[in-house]
Amino acid sequence: MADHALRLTNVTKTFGDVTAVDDLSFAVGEGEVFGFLGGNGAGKTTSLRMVLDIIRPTSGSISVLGRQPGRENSAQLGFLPEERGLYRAMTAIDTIVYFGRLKGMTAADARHAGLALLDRFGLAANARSTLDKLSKGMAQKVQLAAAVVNRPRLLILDEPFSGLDPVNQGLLEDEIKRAAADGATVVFSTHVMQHAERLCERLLLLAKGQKRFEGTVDDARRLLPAQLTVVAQAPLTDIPGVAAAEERGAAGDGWHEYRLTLAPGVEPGDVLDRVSGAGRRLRRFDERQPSLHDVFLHIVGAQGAHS
Ligand SMILES: Nc1ncnc2c1ncn2[C@@H]1O[C@H](COP(=O)(O)OP(=O)(O)OP(=O)(O)O)[C@@H](O)[C@H]1O
Repeated sequence: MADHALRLTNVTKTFGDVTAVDDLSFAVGEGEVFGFLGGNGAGKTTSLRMVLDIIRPTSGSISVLGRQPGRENSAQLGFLPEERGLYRAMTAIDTIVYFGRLKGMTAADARHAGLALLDRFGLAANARSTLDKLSKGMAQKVQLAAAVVNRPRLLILDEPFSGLDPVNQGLLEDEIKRAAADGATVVFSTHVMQHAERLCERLLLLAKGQKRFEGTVDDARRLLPAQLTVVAQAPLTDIPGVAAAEERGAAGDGWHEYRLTLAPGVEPGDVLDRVSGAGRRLRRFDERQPSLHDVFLHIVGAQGAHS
């Protein structure tokens, strides 16, 4: 058994003079939910296409479930492509059965599993509708069902949240958690940090084809200093771990509100302990953890987030 579900080693992909993926290395452990994050044009789709053997790397190597990318992996893979191209004259259930058969399932098994999925996705009544009669979001759920019908060991989802309303985004999150609970490895790309924040064990941040960060959500947060809002009688900059204090206004009776910026890596709870250890009183203590969005902007800049 492979120690990793997926491993890229020094992978580069160029298209003419465009370097879409630039010396990228990372590994995804078996059973992990892994977020592949980056703005438009960062190289996410190109990387995932190489994993699926739709295109080949210019240099470097890829291991998928312990093997090279290729058809041999197909029975154990599930893939939701970014472009939601399906045969529009086919019915929802026939589409799912078609993909199930491609992955080596019997028609009966694929139909049984497909109907259960459509039911779970709120599409039981649409099983025999042709896809051109379904809304975009409904068709996307059919495509998701096609990607998971074979209960893949490695599920790869390219921008799966785009085009779904909030209810269906929640349904997709549940489906990702369900696949993970079932033992699958899930890799999904997104430029929406909130999904990654809620779902990923680890994530990778890509900008201009290059890896800029790989680690847990907490590791990512620790790249930025935490901030606290406190109501105190003095600015607390003498407390170890407090890097800066900005007064935000008077709170009466000699108390003031301060916004404290902690030194990188310092935990708010430790500062609170030190404050009380020093015998200083606080009337209010609110922490503001940096979001993944803040981290993303810090690492790649606003331009990297949108270009
Ligand atoms: N077939 C191709 N021919 C030429 N250039 C390509 C091709 N595919 C991708 N590129 C270029 O490679 C870069 C990375 O594109 P890619 O689609 O991988 O980014 P992405 O991170 O998936 O972005 P998005 O979120 O916009 O889909 C872009 O500059 C893109 O123009």
